[in-house]
Amino acid sequence: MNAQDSGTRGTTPSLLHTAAELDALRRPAGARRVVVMTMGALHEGHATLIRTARSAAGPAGQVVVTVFVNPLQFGEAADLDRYPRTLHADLVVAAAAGADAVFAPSVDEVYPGGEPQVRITAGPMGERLEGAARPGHFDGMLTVVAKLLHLTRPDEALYGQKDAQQLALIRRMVRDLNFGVEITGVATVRDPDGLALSSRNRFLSAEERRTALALPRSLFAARDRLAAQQALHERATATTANASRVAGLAALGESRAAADTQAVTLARPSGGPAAVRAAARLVLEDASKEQPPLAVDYLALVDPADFTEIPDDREHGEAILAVAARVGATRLIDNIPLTFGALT
Ligand SMILES: Nc1ncnc2c1ncn2[C@@H]1O[C@H](COP(=O)(O)OP(=O)(O)OP(=O)(O)O)[C@@H](O)[C@H]1O
Ligand SMILES: CC(C)(CO)[C@@H](O)C(=O)[O-]
Ligand code: BAL
Repeated sequence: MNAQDSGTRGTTPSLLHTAAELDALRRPAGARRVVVMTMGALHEGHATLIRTARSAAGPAGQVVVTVFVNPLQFGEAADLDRYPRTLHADLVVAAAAGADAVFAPSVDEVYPGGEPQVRITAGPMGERLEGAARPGHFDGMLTVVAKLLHLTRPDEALYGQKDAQQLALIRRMVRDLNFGVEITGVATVRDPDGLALSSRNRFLSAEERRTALALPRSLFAARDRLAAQQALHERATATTANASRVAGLAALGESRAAADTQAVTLARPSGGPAAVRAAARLVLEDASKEQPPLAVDYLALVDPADFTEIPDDREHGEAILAVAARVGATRLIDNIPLTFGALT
């Protein structure tokens, strides 16, 4: 297929392997170019990103999907070796989702001089959570994202919230180093049973998958706990002059009703970070006793801006509850965004 053929939607996207082919990809005048970066083995999560890119680019715009398994961001050689490579099937998914071109370079094409000596450093945010579990991962990830942004030169690039720390670091790099590209996050796509779609899910046996469902269940339990406590507080604040009702009921000798009303009035303004973490931890602890067991790497409630832990007395603002765990030989991550004090 020829690089010049691009832009004809509904047909197979142009398959480009070299930087030169990418340079030759015609960009219609004024057309918005939107990029989705992947490591291949495309699933419905990737397809959602590509469809979102398609609508962001508009009918006259151009959607470029990159497929590259970046050795720089893998710690364990075994993880890199067994990472699925399915380019033929990926082209079918990319075409159906509306991609105009797929850039699938070789390792030598991306790193012609061997491993790059000059790299992007992720900084303190890159050392927390996933960064602590996978040393060097985020430096390698940001280095290839920087290269792919330079190679593809998009107006906008889309990344999944499933990899929330990755997304936050890319936003930070683009801001700190003036990349001049718009970064958009796309909500996590889940299977009907709740498991976040991931290329690594294919390694799970049926029993391992059953155990792995504790990841989304723990996040949903935390979300429900927060919602329940916030609803309780909402009831307290929505009831006008609750305090005077307490006094009125007490004066009438209705001590039980007065006490109930007071309990609602004194409810904490939110679930509180400790209660939210505890609700998730309970589910994970149960799963660690399952067969096969879940081995939890971390559960953390963090500030989306820098991935530092949310203090227990924080009652307002955005947070991300993130979890990582192994089942058998497969390591999975998941997270959910939470808003504290949303109803107050
Ligand atoms: N379930 C999902 N929902 C939304 N976006 C996703 C989902 N899975 C992956 N993505 C996004 O797709 C892009 C490419 O991710 P990648 O190719 O690493 O897929 P992956 O399924 O996350 O693979 P793995 O987790 O096995 O590394 C990233 O921006 C990632 O956040
Ligand atoms: C952003 C990315 C394509 C860089 O290799 C990768 O980390 C991924 O697929 O999430
Ligand atoms: N989806 C994030 C890329 C990685 O796991 O290396």
